[in-house]
Amino acid sequence: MKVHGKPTRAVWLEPDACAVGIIDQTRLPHAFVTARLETLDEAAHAIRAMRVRGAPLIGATAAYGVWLALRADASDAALTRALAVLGETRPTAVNLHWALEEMRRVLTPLRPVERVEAAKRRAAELCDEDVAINRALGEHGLKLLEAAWEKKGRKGRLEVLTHCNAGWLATVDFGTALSPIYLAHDAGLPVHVWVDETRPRNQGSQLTAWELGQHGVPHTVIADNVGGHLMQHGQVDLCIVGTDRTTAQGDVANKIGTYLKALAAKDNGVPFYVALPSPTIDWRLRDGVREIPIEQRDGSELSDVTGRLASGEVATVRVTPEGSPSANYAFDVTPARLVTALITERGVCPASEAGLRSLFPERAEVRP
Ligand SMILES: CSC[C@H]1O[C@H](OP(=O)(O)O)[C@H](O)[C@@H]1O
Repeated sequence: MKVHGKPTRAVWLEPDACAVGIIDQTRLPHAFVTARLETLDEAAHAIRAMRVRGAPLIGATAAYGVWLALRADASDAALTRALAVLGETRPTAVNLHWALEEMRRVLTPLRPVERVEAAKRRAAELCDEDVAINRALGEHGLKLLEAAWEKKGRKGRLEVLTHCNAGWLATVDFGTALSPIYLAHDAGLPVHVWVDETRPRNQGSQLTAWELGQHGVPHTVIADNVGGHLMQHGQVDLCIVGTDRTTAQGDVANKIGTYLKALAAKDNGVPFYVALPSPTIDWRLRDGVREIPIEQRDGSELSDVTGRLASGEVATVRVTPEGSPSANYAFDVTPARLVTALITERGVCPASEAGLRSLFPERAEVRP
């Protein structure tokens, strides 16, 4: 997407071809800061510390992280170590593990001298594939938004609620849940977005709000607990969220709080859509609540809040009592029964094994 009028991706190969460029998302919205990753450890830290985050972007950055590692040492041992170090950065987003498996598949058979160029090429391909997937997903999602606007009689605004950040900052470009919203806005549809702040890392209030503001999409930041009230009072026409891992039967892991939004949507008859690029499908799993690993992060992300003082200085303050521990679960799982439909790059389908098979018949026979 454009930042200050310049087309920008969330990760890129630096012009000197010696490093990977990223937007340091821990600095947004108060500062737009880019950074160079030059080593495996810098790439791993960027993912772990959420300087880059979002399932597709984590996968793309990890793929480039393998390239950075092989630039220093392209031996079998170095490749094995790179895959292990990057694989341990975050557990829930399956895109990380899918991208690393893809790099393993491509690089293992090669001679070390061939691996560096092959790794750079495959990482770049994965980035371009992500962008193409997100564009296609956006087109399919746009049809749902247009249908909702027609159903509403084309009156007022199309009120969409989203949780966390599944915009272009969560991917290489265009985003997943926000992709149809951008297309709808650009097509002149009067869409308005209720942006869940998404405690504790505030990906909604700090990243989604920033993205939508940059693109001129009307939006309102709300506390995480407001969505149910808005749905009860007819102020939400549909919900659309991203996902970090969706099982073969349509159970959806996404940022903590998504499940509660889906319950409120079900109770109020509000359509609840999940933007699902196919690399985020884990075909090996079925029961998401039981099988998807849920990341637990440091409690300081809950007890401390970072923001800008009146002086303009950015500071971090503690908001909980010194003696109170914090539990920081980063994801939850929304059972397929609460999902109205899955929006993929191949079309929209029910959140079910049959639904996913209908769009991905080549995966029908994949079993653990
Ligand atoms: C398009 S994936 C976006 C997905 O990733 C976010 O998690 P995190 O910010 O912790 O990486 C969140 O679950 C979003 O829905």
